[in-house]
Amino acid sequence: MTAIRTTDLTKRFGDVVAVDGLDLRVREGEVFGFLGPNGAGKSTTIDMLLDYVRPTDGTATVLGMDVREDSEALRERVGVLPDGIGLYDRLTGRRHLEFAIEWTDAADDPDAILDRVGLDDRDAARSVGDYSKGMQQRLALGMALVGDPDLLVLDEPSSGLDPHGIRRMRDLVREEAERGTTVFFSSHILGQVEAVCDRVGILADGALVAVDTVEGLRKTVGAGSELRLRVTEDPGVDIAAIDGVELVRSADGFLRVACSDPRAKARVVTRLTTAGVEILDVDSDDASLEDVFTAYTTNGGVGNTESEASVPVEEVVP
Ligand SMILES: Nc1ncnc2c1ncn2[C@@H]1O[C@H](COP(=O)(O)OP(=O)(O)OP(=O)(O)O)[C@@H](O)[C@H]1O
Repeated sequence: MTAIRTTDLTKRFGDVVAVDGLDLRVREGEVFGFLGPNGAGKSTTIDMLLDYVRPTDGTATVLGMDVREDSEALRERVGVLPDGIGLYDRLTGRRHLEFAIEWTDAADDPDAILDRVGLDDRDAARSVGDYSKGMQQRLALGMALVGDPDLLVLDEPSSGLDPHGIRRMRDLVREEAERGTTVFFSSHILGQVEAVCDRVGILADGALVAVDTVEGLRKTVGAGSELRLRVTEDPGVDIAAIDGVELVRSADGFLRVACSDPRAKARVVTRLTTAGVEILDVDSDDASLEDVFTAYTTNGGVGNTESEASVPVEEVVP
């Protein structure tokens, strides 16, 4: 089953087209990163998926149910970490969780959830008004986990988190995915998306301009990797003939091997080692997701106006 499916989903606010005919497919059980520059329409899309905002046109289903007709049933199966959650300053963290458990009619142990998000007993007993932003975010994430949801929707989940919190959030997302939860994850922090997401969708001006794995996106924009090797002598191996290698040059005492496919790096090292070449030093760089993101969201995107056609959404999603 497809966990999230939108068809021609559109939202206009007056003259502003926030979401423009969006056709999105998120597979059950995957961690899907939803990226886009400020104002691209990410939050509006999420709001429509959760039936907080009504679309101007188009339809959306979540876990096979229509988001408008089945919104009550969906609330029990979808855990949400909204952007900027409203918490009650005077209530303790534990009380928030207890309320969330009661509302969801779930049987969760609040202590187990507090532990998962890294809040201890003392934190749990304090009023949320005294929490730091990161602690509030941890609590909100805990509330989203209540009731073992089938779909987790996380809008900018790392907002306010310190590096420990970010790591814990990442681990939680992976743990949830391992037990079959679909995770739909919007973020500006591209390194995190790269670390945790199976696939990424990039939104620009309300439309999806790319959907693929990070590796696949790298290939599409032609942003490859460079492998740098220090060897004792001329290797006497035709490195340029190795599959995925684009260019080999010698500079600063290093062999610099440009690869269109990052997997070619391992092939080069194996080939040299097998040929008995001694490698003294090795170093490499991959194009970052930032490079890929920039390529898709500036100057009309990859392939300019053809960018949408260059990554056919239907083709990559069964
Ligand atoms: N309630 C609203 N009324 C009018 N315009 C709105 C409203 N909500 C969103 N918009 C507009 O719709 C567009 C998309 O906004 P949205 O918040 O969905 O983007 P976003 O991708 O989530 O941005 P960010 O990353 O900055 O949070 C923007 O131009 C925004 O100004």
